[in-house]
Amino acid sequence: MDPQVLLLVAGGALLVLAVRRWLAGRWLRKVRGPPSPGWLLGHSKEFELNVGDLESEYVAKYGAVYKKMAPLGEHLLHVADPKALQYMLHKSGYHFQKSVVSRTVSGEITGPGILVAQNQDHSRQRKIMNPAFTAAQLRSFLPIFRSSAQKLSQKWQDILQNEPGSSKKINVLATLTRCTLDIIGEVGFDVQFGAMDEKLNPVMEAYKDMFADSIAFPSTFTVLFQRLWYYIPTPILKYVKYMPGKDHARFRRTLKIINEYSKKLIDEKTEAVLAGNEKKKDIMSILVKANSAESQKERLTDEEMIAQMATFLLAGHETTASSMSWLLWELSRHTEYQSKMREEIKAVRARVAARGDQDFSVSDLDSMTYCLAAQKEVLRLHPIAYMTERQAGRDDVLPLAYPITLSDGEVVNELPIPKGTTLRVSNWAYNRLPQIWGPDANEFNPMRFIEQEKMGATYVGVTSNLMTFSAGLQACIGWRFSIIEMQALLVELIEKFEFSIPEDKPEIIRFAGGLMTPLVASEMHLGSQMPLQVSLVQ
Ligand code: HEM
Repeated sequence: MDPQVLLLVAGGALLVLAVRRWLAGRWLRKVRGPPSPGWLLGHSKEFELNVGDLESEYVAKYGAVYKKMAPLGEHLLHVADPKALQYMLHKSGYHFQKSVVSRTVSGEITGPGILVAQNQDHSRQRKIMNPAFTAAQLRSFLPIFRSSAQKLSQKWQDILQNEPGSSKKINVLATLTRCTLDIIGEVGFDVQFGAMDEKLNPVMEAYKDMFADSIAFPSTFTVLFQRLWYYIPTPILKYVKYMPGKDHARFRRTLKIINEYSKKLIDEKTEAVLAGNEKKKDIMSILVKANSAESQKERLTDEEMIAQMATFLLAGHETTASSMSWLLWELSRHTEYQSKMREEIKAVRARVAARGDQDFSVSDLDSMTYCLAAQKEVLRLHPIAYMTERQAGRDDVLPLAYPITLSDGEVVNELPIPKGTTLRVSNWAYNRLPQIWGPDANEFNPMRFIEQEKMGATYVGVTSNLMTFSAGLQACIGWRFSIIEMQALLVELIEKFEFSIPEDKPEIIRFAGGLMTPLVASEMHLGSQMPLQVSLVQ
């Protein structure tokens, strides 16, 4: 073909593409949001001391769907609207995938596991993992949850020298993190990590403050470089993990330790299953068994199996420990509610003793209305995974429960978005929407879960209409695990101890370090902590 004609055809095609892209994005351009500080970095360097402060301000000003700017002039849609979330996460199947950045970073931390998988690959992995997370299976772990909780409470009783009325300031997050690591070790892999016994533990050392060390405060280079990931084909993006830089080095080091540890364990379990003598009921053993029953085509590869183990370690302990520490903090600020819970536990304890049992069953825990309500309320107010990212896989239209006003004054109850749009699922903002939770949405009020039967017309989330564990096909697989684990811990701790705010009233901030972790404002350099005054119950 004549080179001039070729040039003309190519130019025409590019023009058509540009016009199509411009037309597809015309609605998005009209969505309101805070003014961008600049084209190069957008809002990526916007700083908030406390997670959610700006998010709440923007949602109040612009609505449950608003826009921020990503680097290089790209739009970022923040979504807290229930109908839009239900559509994105439930109804549209896999059309809204985890974003390129979240999958690439998860891949660096865990390998090619469920946090990274997409489409059929994700559904294949999830199907094999599901048998380990059924309600019956997780309820059977209660005795392990309880004995770990009792071990934790013994540690604190020792610190308080078993003297009724004695009281000390304790960083509750530190012991809770060790406790939940021991739990995931035993329940997840049938391994005793001994973290509560202060044993040197390679797994604990590998994960310690990993997010705060690597993800918090990204450099300008990282921010810009990550934006370019959206234009790099996936097979090339895999090599990002070999880049220099403190975050990549930290991820490589962590994954190497976890992989070596996991491989040995999985090999032992696989051998036992193949020999037909695997009776263990830990999550990994169930997973190995479920995997060996699958066809060769569907089966998880060795690399994927190892990645699931890294995923459970990563997702399965700090999450619950942080949530528990927020729970004890709120109860320290609301001691009258804490007393109500103690009374409730006492009454159920009497019932358990009367029937001749040693400890609470799952139904006993489920009958503790005040305790359950406090747990739900804290999961609502303090969703430690406060934001997740998705990317539109096709041109789409988001339905809205709460209409928004565009920059030209038009009010719309649906929003067309072009393929490739990055959307931020705002678990934080959804959990605090006054339209759903009422005018006291920002207050700690567990009674809302007792007095109100149903909140909001459109239900999202996996439990109690909360977005804390996300929703739909890629929602947290471990939500029930966490809920039972927290119940077991909470009941033990409230039965034995009273919690209050220490006399020096440390200012606790919600730090955005991958997860929302508590930090003391005057001691940020010490990393995550939650100091509370702990006393033995009189
Ligand atoms: C309070 C505790 C927890 C919270 C708040 C939490 C929250 C979440 C959230 C929001 C997601 C969705 C992430 C996304 O969409 O990008 C998620 C996914 C996941 N969580 Fe949790 N999680 C918790 C505990 C656990 C536990 C205990 C386990 C395992 C034992 C676990 C395993 C997972 C896994 C495997 C996924 C990926 C699911 C998939 O992609 O299909 N989580 N979690």
